[in-house]
Amino acid sequence: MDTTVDLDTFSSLVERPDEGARRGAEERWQQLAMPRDGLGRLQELGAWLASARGERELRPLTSTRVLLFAADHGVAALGVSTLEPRGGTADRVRAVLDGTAPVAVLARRYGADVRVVDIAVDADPNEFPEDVVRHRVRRGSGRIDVEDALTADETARAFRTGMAIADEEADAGTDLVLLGDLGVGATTVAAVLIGALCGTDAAAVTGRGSGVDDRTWMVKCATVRDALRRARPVLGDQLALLGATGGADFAAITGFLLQAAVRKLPVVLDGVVSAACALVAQRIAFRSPEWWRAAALTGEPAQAKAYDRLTLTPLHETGVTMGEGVSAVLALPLLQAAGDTLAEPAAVPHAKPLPPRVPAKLPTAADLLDRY
Ligand SMILES: Cc1cc2ncn([C@H]3O[C@H](COP(=O)(O)O)[C@@H](O)[C@H]3O)c2cc1C
Ligand SMILES: O=C(O)c1cccnc1
Repeated sequence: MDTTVDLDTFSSLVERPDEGARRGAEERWQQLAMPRDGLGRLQELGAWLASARGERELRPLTSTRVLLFAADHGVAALGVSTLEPRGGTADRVRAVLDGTAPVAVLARRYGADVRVVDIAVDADPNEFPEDVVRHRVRRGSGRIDVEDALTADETARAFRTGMAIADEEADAGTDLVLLGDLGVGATTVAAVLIGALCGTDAAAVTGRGSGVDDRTWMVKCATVRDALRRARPVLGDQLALLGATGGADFAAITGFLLQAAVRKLPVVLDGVVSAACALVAQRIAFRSPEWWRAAALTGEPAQAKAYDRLTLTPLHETGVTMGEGVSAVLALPLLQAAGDTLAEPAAVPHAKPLPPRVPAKLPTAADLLDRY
């Protein structure tokens, strides 16, 4: 496999979603029998879906994929997670594969298929089915506070694997991807990448992850601080950054996001990990965020900073903090609702044009007192 990656081509290869289709969707919303902008955020979502899929007549979503990249992280050995570094990620993968993890339950409920890609889980490869482990580039990653996560070759391989998976999904006719991750220690790594790209200090990006206590948060913060120092010299080279202070899942997700944008495949981002990768991908191709929507905030301060930079507004506020694709799957009924209402042919036009929206004049205390 050729392991070179030319990042420069992405900025010209990633086009904007179809503006004509977006305008068509907006006109169609105006024809529905409802108050102006009556369907709120669904209207923006429907217009986004129409423009991403380039469809003036939006077809309902029929082939949605939950895509979870799984990897272990060297920093987990420092105790920065509440999950066991040994076997924790493998356990999560098993729970998704056997259908008991919340993301699997919800995916069944909403009719989405789940695909797990083991890109660097630290477990015996014979433990998982061939289609799950076949993309693995290594077991785990280096401790990013003191060493590189990956070699340059591993980084490029992981990145290209992510790109190949985007091609596989696009070729299979997937119409929407809900993108999540499984990985003990992953919120520490995500904090480093976002902190490095936003120029913030460790305390401003370090969160509670899987629920760490104050003492562990301090250890996590020191780890992020040390890794931020290691990120600084490679800030201008996104692949080098992913190799020095990222991991195979981060490299693969970044490659996936960029190639998905090239293939015009819309993606819903889940937690702080996909947010970190989205921020790296934006550096590579500035138009790429137009192909994504953010599901929700998971409570990680780094994620909120990343969405600020990406000008992405989360779709729902459910207090879900667990990552693992759960927030992204919870956004699916909203997207289905937007698609279905927009695709519905029985739009009843208004008998007369809607009056322009004028801000309501609210009564002052004097108005009210005059009345009595
Ligand atoms: C029981 C349990 C199930 C989980 N499933 C996902 N995560 C979440 O925790 C991990 C990231 O947090 P950290 O960086 O602190 O390790 C990821 O696997 C994420 O999906 C879980 C966390 C717990 C406790
Ligand atoms: O944002 C996430 O993905 C996240 C946050 C907390 C715990 N696990 C994952």
